[in-house]
Amino acid sequence: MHGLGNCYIYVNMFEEKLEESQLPSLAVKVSNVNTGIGSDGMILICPSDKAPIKMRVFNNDGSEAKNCGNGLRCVAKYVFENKLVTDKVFKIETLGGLVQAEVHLNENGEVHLITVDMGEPRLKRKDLPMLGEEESLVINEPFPVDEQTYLLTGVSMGNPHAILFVDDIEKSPVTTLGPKIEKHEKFPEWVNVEFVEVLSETELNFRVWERGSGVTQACGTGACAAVVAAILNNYSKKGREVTVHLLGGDLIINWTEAGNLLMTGPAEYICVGELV
Ligand SMILES: N[C@H](CCC[C@H](N)C(=O)O)C(=O)O
Repeated sequence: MHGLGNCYIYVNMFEEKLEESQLPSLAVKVSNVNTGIGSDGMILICPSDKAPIKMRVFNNDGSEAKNCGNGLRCVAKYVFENKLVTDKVFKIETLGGLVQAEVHLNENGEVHLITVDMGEPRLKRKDLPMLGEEESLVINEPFPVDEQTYLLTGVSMGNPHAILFVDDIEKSPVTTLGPKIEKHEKFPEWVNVEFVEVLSETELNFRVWERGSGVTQACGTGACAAVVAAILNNYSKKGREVTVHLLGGDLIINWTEAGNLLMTGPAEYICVGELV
């Protein structure tokens, strides 16, 4: 399945049995476009004792992440249409905490849009984590890389994001600067790197270099983090729907006055198959 082109191989763990120790290597194997299936990673749809469903996310380098926005929308579509849940609104457990999904049906009763309440962003340096004063926020902080200094805002959605604002998204150094910040020593668990061009208070252009996967077509948690960073830097305000233009399409993100983030967007099947 994919969410705006951010594709994963989804495994229904209500039906499959996988060896825990094999999960990272299996994620690398299935993600390989030449010797596997080809994807940005692997997502497991698991039983949970905290919610009807638990989602686990593995990047294509085999690293496990605590959250995945595009993955949550695909999981929500899959579990509703495969009757693993019966309500249109249900909770999903992630390693980054509980979220709540609401599926929206088209005239054929298929899930065509999903809204996920992603909960509150975590803004302290220790939440990323990023080296430095643990309780402090990371807002437009000077960040030297090689001979240049960039301004960086840090936001955690359960997984870490470093956001840089640019004047022209088409010229953002995604593949050159992205990997240098992803594995920078200031981020002990590495970091997702987002480049954002502010078009207006309600519209952002967005590109991403994902931790553990590189350039992807879209990043749902990254889009949420980008809207939070825009508001923290006074480019926008809470309580309004912001359209984030990602390579693969648009997400509607609202950092509400109540403090939680609502993310709305599509999810699509690509194929169904079995691993040999
Ligand atoms: N690469 C991310 C996980 C996938 C997140 C992204 N694909 C999304 O839709 O949020 C990380 O290591 O934190």
